[in-house]
Amino acid sequence: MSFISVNNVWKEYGDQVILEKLNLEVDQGEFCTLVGASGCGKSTFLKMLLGQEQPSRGELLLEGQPFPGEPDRNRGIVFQRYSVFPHLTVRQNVLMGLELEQKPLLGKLFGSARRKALEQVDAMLESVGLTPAAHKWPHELSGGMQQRLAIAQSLIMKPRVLLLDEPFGALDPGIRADMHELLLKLWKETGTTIFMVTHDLTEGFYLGTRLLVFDKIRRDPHDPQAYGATITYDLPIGKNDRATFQDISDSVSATARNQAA
Ligand SMILES: Nc1ncnc2c1ncn2[C@@H]1O[C@H](COP(=O)(O)OP(=O)(O)OP(=O)(O)O)[C@@H](O)[C@H]1O
Repeated sequence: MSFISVNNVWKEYGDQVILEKLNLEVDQGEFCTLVGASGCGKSTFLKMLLGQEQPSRGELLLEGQPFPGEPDRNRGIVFQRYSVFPHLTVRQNVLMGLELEQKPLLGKLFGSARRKALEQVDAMLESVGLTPAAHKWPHELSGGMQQRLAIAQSLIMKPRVLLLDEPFGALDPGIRADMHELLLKLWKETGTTIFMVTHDLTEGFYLGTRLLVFDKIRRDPHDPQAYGATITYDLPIGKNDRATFQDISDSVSATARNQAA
């Protein structure tokens, strides 16, 4: 049995078909990158994995059981723009998730429970390289540091599935390269299953274990909303040749041009 099964999943909003006929089997610990033209439904797919959206048809299974219909600690998400709490320090931001989980009403831990939680938080901050910034406020951090914090906030909850929606889209190329290294290190340490959306085809092609391309194969020029995107390529990463890269790049660009027209 696969860790995650996507069985003939469709997503429609009203008359608009966003995604159609998605089929996918993902093993625990895989790192899937998702690429595709803007508006192809990549974020919608992540939202379905998160439990924020439900498929219109088909089923999503986690270890053979339907995915919980609401976000829970099985799944963590990091967005492109910083999703940290501005009124909490770096350390408090990471502690928050543990406090809310253990004391949902009070949102505060005391005594030995707090000490234990803070040990975990400090280890996590060390792991993402934020120990020197532990007592800073989010506005005092660079973009890359804020994304490190967002990743730490998610990982402290030990999610079995980590969803990343263009997490490095707003960062400079040099900082991105550092973040790639960090993410690969954390992925290897935690063994979490990752789905990461990126607009950067090169990033998608070289990071992780598997590349999923979302694209529209069917088009009705009179009714652009009639068909949705599906997974057109599902490739192991690291074994791809230049011609395949070019094919994907051409087809994604053509869809982007069509959608803009
Ligand atoms: N809640 C919603 N109600 C109606 N339509 C929606 C909703 N959420 C998304 N859509 C539509 O679904 C389509 C896919 O959006 P989505 O954000 O998933 O695409 P994407 O591939 O992630 O795009 P991008 O790369 O630009 O982030 C878009 O046309 C969007 O307008």
